[in-house]
Amino acid sequence: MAPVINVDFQNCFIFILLCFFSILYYFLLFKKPKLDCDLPPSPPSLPIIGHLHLLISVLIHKSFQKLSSKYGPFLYLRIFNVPMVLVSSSSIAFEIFKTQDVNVSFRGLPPVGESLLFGSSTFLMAPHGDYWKFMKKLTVTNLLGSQALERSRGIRADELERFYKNLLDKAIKNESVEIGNEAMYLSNNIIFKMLMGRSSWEEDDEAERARGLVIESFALFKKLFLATLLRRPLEKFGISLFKEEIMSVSRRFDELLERILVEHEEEKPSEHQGSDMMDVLLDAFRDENAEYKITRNHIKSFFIELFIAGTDSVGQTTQWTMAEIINNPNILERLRDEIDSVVGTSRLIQETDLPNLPYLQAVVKEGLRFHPPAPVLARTFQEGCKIGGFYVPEKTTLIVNVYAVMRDPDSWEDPNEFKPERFLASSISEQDEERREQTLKYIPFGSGRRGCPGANLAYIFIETAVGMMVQCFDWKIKGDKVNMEEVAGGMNLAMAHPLKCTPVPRAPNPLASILQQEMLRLNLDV
Ligand code: HEM
Repeated sequence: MAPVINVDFQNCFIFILLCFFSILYYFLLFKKPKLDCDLPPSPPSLPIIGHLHLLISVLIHKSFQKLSSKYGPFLYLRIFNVPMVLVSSSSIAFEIFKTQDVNVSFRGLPPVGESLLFGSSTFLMAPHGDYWKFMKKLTVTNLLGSQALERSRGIRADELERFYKNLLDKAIKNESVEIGNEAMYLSNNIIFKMLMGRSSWEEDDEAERARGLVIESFALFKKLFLATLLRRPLEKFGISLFKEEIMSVSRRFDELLERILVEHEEEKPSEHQGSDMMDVLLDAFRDENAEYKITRNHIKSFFIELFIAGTDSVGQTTQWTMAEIINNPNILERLRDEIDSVVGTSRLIQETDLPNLPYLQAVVKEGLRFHPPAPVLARTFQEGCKIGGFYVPEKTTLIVNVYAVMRDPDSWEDPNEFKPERFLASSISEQDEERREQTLKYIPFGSGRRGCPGANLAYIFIETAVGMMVQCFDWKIKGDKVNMEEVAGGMNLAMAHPLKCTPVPRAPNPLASILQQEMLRLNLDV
């Protein structure tokens, strides 16, 4: 009978293996960096494991923040033989992204090359080369650029209304909702429709299955991070960490997406309502003269990463922002006044209202500053260079502590307070403008050419979802305040106690006619 190895034992076994191979590696292969090259300052380290012991914490951004407040905003660290620099100040982040943008436009080797998930066919892990440039152009033109977003506006309006009706249903039945899950469901459905241009998923549950796989991928993320970090030292010994688990999710994604691809290829032109992202990519796949010859795996990997990049991040930000709003009734009141005066009370908020709702924009921006879903960014220096007067050797991993940069007291007034007003034009002084020129202080979407291409879409998702929830409902919670404790979720910074609350239709309800129809549908008294 095959031996049963439980998870703890497995982790312990991996740890012992790691230590063993690191010792070997250290003695046989590891070359110390030259001591005369003025590396950035480094906290005391231990033999072999380097600074690993300083970073063992559930909340990695907090461990990094503790290190930087003790030893400085620019540090040289080593985990086993993997060298890293840790950046925690906006001025150093500015210098790196201004002078070394191309040099740091590579995220590092993928943990398992052949996986569709974070493998070598992904856009996210692709080096800054021909494939990445080709896909970036297609993405901006057909999916995420401002003109493409205008074309897909109808999809988002329909889904926002569906989201509203779902909340209304819960409100009428006096049931509570988990805001993060509901917002993630909304963004997942929208992204699915924007990519596949189809609504038939409602019948055969494909979006739901994609969502299930995305959730499994989040659970894998911590392992993926470790596997990426340790790929270099371990591959010399033929070890690929967590390969089976990663490949299992990859295979199930492959099955689902191959089926959708084939269906899409077989659809008659009359069944298409204009071309969607899948058509665009299939055309590029068939085009013998395309600037870059993409493969089917490129298409599948790209879809997977858009599901992953665009759903949980939006869900988490929406729930953090709603939690701040519920905890600050004065913010709720000001937001509602703004929405009522711009949108009125006879229709639902729409995307086209957003430019006229500066306070809503400021609240969402502050939500992203205060609770960045991706609190830490990782890239790789491909060449050695000088930063802040120090030398950074080639192949050094760059870690930017986004969380610390956006709470850097040198750049932000009252950095540990939730103050949306700081983003209103009227409160930005000339001095702030000048300071902004020399720093890179607001980076929830990263920076430079590898910065997030979905930022505009993300703002639309979160602003319309938060706007609608404030416009149409009051929110009942258990207790007086929402508990704002953090936990490292699968991939993003999550709430330790996910926000669960009950929507109560606002009186007078801005959309009384929809409320009446819903009550009739549910056979309740109007
Ligand atoms: C609140 C929502 C979001 C946040 C906070 C966020 C944040 C980020 C961050 C920090 C990065 C890495 C940037 C860097 O290395 O400088 C990134 C990359 C990326 N994001 Fe987002 N993102 C969000 C939503 C989205 C959405 C909605 C999409 C698309 C549907 C998307 C697609 C991507 C892609 C494709 C990349 C990889 C870009 C590249 O490697 O060139 N993201 N995102």
